[in-house]
Amino acid sequence: MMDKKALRARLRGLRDAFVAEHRPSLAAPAAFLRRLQPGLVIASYMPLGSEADPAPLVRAALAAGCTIALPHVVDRATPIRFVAWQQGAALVAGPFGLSQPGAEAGTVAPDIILTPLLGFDRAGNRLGQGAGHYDRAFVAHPDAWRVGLAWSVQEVPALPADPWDVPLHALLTEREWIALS
Ligand SMILES: Nc1nc2c(c(=O)[nH]1)N(C=O)[C@@H](CNc1ccc(C(=O)N[C@@H](CCC(=O)O)C(=O)O)cc1)CN2
Ligand SMILES: Nc1ncnc2c1ncn2[C@@H]1O[C@H](COP(=O)(O)OP(=O)(O)OP(=O)(O)O)[C@@H](O)[C@H]1O
Repeated sequence: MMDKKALRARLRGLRDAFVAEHRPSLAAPAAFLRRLQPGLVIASYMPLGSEADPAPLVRAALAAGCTIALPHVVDRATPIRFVAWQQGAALVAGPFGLSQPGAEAGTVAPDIILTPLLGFDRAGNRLGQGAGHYDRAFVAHPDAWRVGLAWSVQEVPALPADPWDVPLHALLTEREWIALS
């Protein structure tokens, strides 16, 4: 099995090539729409590079009366926190090329966490950027519904699960909705 660093590099390459060739997009599936209720907090993210864009799910959540939150990132070592975001509100430049709400934004607890990822397997294991930001966020919000968003080419047969890994409840790609547990 490839080590995580080599696997990340390979998956970034596959993701870039797939998006350049196919221009895929996600659509909000019925299983996601059924979960939405007015007042729920949905943590989304601003996509980096060729990451899957959660915008169609954000639009559905706003239409259902949900609140959108975005991660606020300080650095690799500091846990991320989720902050409320009004659609169209100003974003500032953060680390890693991210756009994010300013540090003054208030912290909220998400009910659903839309999670970017580099790789996934069908057991709901996830490979992220390696800073442990989402691993730690999942521990901080154990009751949140953890939904991974990715392109189908990011699937790998099996990811090694580390002791701290918290599996996803569901995965969405441009091809399918994968419900776990
Ligand atoms: N869009 C998005 N937002 C996110 C994440 C993410 O993966 N994607 N995060 C996930 O935890 C958190 C930010 N943490 C991050 C930690 C490390 C790197 C990082 O090492 N980036 C690489 C290049 C990434 C790429 O091209 O895919 C780098 O800077 O070299 C990025 C984000 C919260 N927000
Ligand atoms: N609950 C936690 N508390 C503190 N550190 C954690 C926790 N979970 C993970 N970590 C640390 O974060 C790092 C995560 O590395 P790993 O390669 O598993 O990240 P990943 O799979 O890319 O996921 P992520 O998207 O969360 O970064 C490890 O160094 C690990 O020790």
